[in-house]
Amino acid sequence: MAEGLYQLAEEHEELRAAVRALAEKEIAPYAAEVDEQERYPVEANQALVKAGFNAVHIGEEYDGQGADAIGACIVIEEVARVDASASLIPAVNKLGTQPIILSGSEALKKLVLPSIASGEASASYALSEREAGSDTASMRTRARLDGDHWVLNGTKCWITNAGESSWYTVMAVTDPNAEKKANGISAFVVHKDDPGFSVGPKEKKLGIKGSPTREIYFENCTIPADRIIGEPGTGLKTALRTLDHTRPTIGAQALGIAQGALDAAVAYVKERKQFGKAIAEFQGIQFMLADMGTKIEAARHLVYASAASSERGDKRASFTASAAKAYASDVAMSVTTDAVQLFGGAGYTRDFPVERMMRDAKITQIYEGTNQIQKVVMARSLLKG
Ligand SMILES: CCCCCCCC(=O)SCCNC(=O)CCNC(=O)[C@H](O)C(C)(C)COP(=O)(O)OP(=O)(O)OC[C@H]1O[C@@H](n2cnc3c(N)ncnc32)[C@H](O)[C@@H]1OP(=O)(O)O
Repeated sequence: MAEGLYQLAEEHEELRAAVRALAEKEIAPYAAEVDEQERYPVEANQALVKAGFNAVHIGEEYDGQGADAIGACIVIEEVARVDASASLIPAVNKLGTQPIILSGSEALKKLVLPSIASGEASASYALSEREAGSDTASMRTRARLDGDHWVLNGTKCWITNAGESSWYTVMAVTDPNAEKKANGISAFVVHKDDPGFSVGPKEKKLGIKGSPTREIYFENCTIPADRIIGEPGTGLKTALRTLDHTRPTIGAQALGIAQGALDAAVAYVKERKQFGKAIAEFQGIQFMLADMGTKIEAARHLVYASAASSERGDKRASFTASAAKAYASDVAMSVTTDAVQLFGGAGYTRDFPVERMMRDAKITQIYEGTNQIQKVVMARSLLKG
C-alpha cells in the first residue's frame, strides 16, 4: 500500500505548528478579556498580520502567501482553538475577498487584494438584510448606474467585522424587473470612505463578542463604475459560489472551538479529584471524552475534504461545503456543551474558557447559512445528481 497518501502535507503540519505556537503565546492570553470587554482583538490582529496569517489565501501575485484552501482552514482552526472572535479575522478576510478572487477584474484584484495581504486593510461581506436572510434573492438594496458611477441605497445587516474593515463586497439589486430575482442582482466593492457609506452600532450578542457585528448603510453611496464585480446580473451567483469556498472555513472555525474545549476538558478531568481519585478515571467520563474526540476527528476530515473539493471546483463542492459547515458546527455545539458538563459548576463560570467556547460555538450553526439551509443545499445537490 502506498504510504502517506491519506495525510496532510508536511507544509500543512508545519503551518499548523506555527499558528498554534503563535495563537497560544499571543492570542490566548487576551481571549477572556476580549470576550468580557466585547472589544476587537487588536493583539491578535497585530500578531496575525506580523506573522502573515491574516489572509493566507491571497495569491502570491497579489503579495499574499498563496496558501491552499486546507492551509487557510488550518489557520482559522488553530486561532479558533484559543479565540473564536480572533479567528474571524482570517475567516472574514477570505469571505470578503472571495467574490473578487472568483469574478473580479484584474484591476479590482490589484486594488483590493494586496492591501488585505499586507494587513493594511481588511474586508467584509454584505449579503444579508433584515428581510432577506435565508431568502437572499429577496434583498432590497438597490444600485443604479449614473454616468460613470454606481449609486447604492439600502441597509445590509449582520455584517461581521463591520467598522473594522476598509473594504466591503456588497450584493445589490440592479434590475428589479428581472424575470428571476436572482438574475437582477450584482456584486460591488465599496470602501469605507466612499461618500454615503456608514456603519451602525454594534449588535449585543451571545458570543463572538470580540468581533463587531453591525448594520451598514448606503445613502446615495457613490462608487466608480468599475467597482462592479463581474457582469451585471451575476452578483448572486458569485455570492453563492463564494459560500462554497467559505463554508469550509466556518467548519474549520467550529472544529477549532471544539478542539479547544476538548483540550481544556482533558486537562481538567485529570486534575479534578472526587471520591478519592481524578475524575478521568471514571468510565462515564472516559466515554464522554471518547465520543467528543470521535466527533472532532470526523469533522476534521470532512472540513479538509470540503476545502480541497471547493478549490478543485468539483461537482460535489456545494454539497461538501454545506455538509462540513453543518456537521462541524453541530459537533462544536455538542462538544462544548459536554465540556461545560465535564467541568461541572466551574464550567458554568468565566473562571474557565469552556463557557465562552459554548457561547461562541452557537453562531457557527447560524451564519453563512443556517444548518437548515445547508440541508436544503445538500438535498438539492443530491437530487440534481
Ligand atoms: C467568516 C465568517 C463570517 C460570517 C459572517 C456572516 C456571513 C453570512 O452569514 S453570509 C450570509 C449567509 N446567507 C446564506 O448563506 C444564504 C442562505 N441562502 C442560500 O444559500 C440560497 O439563497 C438558497 C440555497 C436558499 C437558494 O436560494 P434560491 O433563491 O432558491 O436560489 P437558486 O435559484 O437556487 O439560485 C439562484 C441562482 O444561483 C445559482 N447558484 C446557486 N447556488 C450556486 C452555487 N453554489 N454556485 C454557483 N451558482 C449557484 C443557481 O443555479 C441559480 O442560477 P440559475 O437560475 O441560472 O440556475
